[in-house]
Amino acid sequence: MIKVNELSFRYGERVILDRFSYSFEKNRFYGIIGPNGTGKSTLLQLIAGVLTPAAGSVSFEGVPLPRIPRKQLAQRIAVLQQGGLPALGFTVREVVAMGRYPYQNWLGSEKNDFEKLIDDALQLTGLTHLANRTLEQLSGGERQRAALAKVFVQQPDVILLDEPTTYLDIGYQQMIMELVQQWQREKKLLVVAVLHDLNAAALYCDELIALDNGKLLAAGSAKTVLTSAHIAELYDAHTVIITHPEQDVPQLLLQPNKER
Ligand SMILES: Nc1ncnc2c1ncn2[C@@H]1O[C@H](COP(=O)(O)OP(=O)(O)OP(=O)(O)O)[C@@H](O)[C@H]1O
Repeated sequence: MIKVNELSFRYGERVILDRFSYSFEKNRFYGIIGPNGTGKSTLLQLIAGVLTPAAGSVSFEGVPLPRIPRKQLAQRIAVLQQGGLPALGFTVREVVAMGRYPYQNWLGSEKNDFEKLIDDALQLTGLTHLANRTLEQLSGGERQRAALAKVFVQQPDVILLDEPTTYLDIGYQQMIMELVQQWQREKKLLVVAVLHDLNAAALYCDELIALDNGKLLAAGSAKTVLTSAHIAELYDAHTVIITHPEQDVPQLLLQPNKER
């Protein structure tokens, strides 16, 4: 569905992504993992067409991104960025309704009534009782859920998520990952999420992609990617990897390093 071919990107002289290639298929949930500053968000922004590559290309259903009109792209691809919500002052309902912008004409109206869609998204993300509160009256986790509700009402075919569980306690982390997975499967979407929580990535993603200094280190199932050797190479972290007792996926435990 989305093909990334020999993609390179630089900030000034600094190479951030180096000839990265990958094929992202419909009806699959991908997790991008890797250490801080390794180019994960940059890759997501290149896939969204927000950044322009120095070399290489991204195509969506066989069409290069620059040839797809912006509005059309916005109807098909939704992005949840870190701190991507509008300035404070808007209510939760108004923010969620902004997910419909790509479908509206210049008067700000659209043919179909989308109020029910907003109600459903608010309910799904547990925000119905907060619908009329403004953003500054919300906690970080509630704001994050509002951002996700906005993505849902956009009804995209592709969802790109940049660290969707930041600010969330484990209950809401689990809720968001399960909501995204459920939504992805029901609508047969392509989801690509940058994730720092490797255990959640192993549990909820169909495929993991490990980025190291802008290059592909490993990709495939969680069992293939989350090995002690890869974790040490990526993060310089000491871990013990066990198998989840019920899910047959790897789970990481930190191993205190007595030599440090
Ligand atoms: N606008 C910018 N100008 C210059 N350098 C930038 C800019 N944005 C990001 N960078 C640098 O590019 C590198 C890759 O950034 P990116 O945000 O893609 O990393 P990341 O893997 O998502 O990191 P993290 O896990 O910390 O969110 C970082 O070293 C960052 O400092």
